[in-house]
Amino acid sequence: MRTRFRGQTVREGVLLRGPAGWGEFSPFPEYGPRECARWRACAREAAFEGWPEPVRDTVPVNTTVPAVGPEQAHAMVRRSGCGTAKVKVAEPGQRFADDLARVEAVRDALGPSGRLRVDVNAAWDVSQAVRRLKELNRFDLEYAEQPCATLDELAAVRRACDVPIAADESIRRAEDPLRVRAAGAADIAVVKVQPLGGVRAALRVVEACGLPAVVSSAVETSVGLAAGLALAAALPELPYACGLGTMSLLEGDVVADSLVPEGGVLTVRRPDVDPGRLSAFEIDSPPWLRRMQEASL
Ligand SMILES: O=C(O)CCC(=O)c1ccccc1C(=O)O
Ligand SMILES: [Mg+2]
Repeated sequence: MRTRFRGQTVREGVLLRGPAGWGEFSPFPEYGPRECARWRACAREAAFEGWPEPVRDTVPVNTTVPAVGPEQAHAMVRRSGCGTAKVKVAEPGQRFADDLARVEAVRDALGPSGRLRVDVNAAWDVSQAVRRLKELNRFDLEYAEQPCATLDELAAVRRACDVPIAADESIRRAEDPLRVRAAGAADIAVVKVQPLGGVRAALRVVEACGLPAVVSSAVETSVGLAAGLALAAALPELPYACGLGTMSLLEGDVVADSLVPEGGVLTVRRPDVDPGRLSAFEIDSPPWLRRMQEASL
C-alpha cells in the first residue's frame, strides 16, 4: 500500500480462477474462519457463477483520503479527479485538530460543489460524535460513516445532529441491515461484497435494508473491485458515489487496465489478470490456501 490504512501497510490475499473468471479472497488478518467464509463465498461466486446483469454502465465513485496531513490530502483529492471525497478521521494517535485540518484541506480541494463525507470507524462516543460532527459540518458534510460503535449510539447521534449517518461496521452479516433499520440507526447503508458473501448476497441485504446503499471496497485489487463494481452496477438505485476508488491506495495491481476512476466515474467492466503483474506480487501461498480451506460457517 502507498500509505497506512486501517493500521495496515500491506494487503494480501488469494486469487481464484474458475470458468466464470477471477475471484479475490482477501480477508483482513484479524478475521477468523467464520467471518472468512463469506469472503470465500464472494470469491467463489466470481470464479464459478459470475454476476447479475448490470443496469448501468458507469458508477460514480469517491476518492478515499487516509489519515494523512492536510497538504497531502489536498493533493490526493486533486489528483483523483473525483468530485466526492471520503476522509478518514479519528485515527489513533491523532487529535481532533488533525481531523479539522484534513477536512478543511479536502473541502478546499473539492470546491464548494464537491461532496465530502467522513469515516469515523466507530471511534467516538455519542457526545464526542455530536459535538465533533457539528463542528466538522462547517465544511458541509454529505454524511458521517459509523461515528460510534453500537446501533443505540448511532441512533442517538442521528437524532441529535443534522448530519446524515451511514452504517458500515454495523453491516457485516445478512441479518444486520434489518437491525440497523429497526433501531433507526442510519440513513445510508455501506455495503461491501466480500464481508457480505458476494454480489447476490449483498443485493439481498440492500433490498432487505430498505436504505440507500453505498458500495465500498475492502481495498482490493481490480479483481476484487470488479465484484463491488458489479454490485454497484446491478443495484436498482444508486443515489451516492461509491467507495470503489481505492486503487490509488495500492502500490500496484494484478491487471493491466486497472479499475481507476476517470473524471470521478468507473466504467463497468471486468479486467483480466495479467500474468506478469500477478507473479510480481506473488506471496507465500500455503498459509493463505489453508486460511481459505478453513473458512467455514
Ligand atoms: O469507502 C471507501 O471510500 C473505501 C473503503 C474503506 O474506507 C474501507 C476499506 C477497507 C476497510 C474498511 C473501510 C471503511 O470504510 O472503514
Ligand atoms: Mg467505513
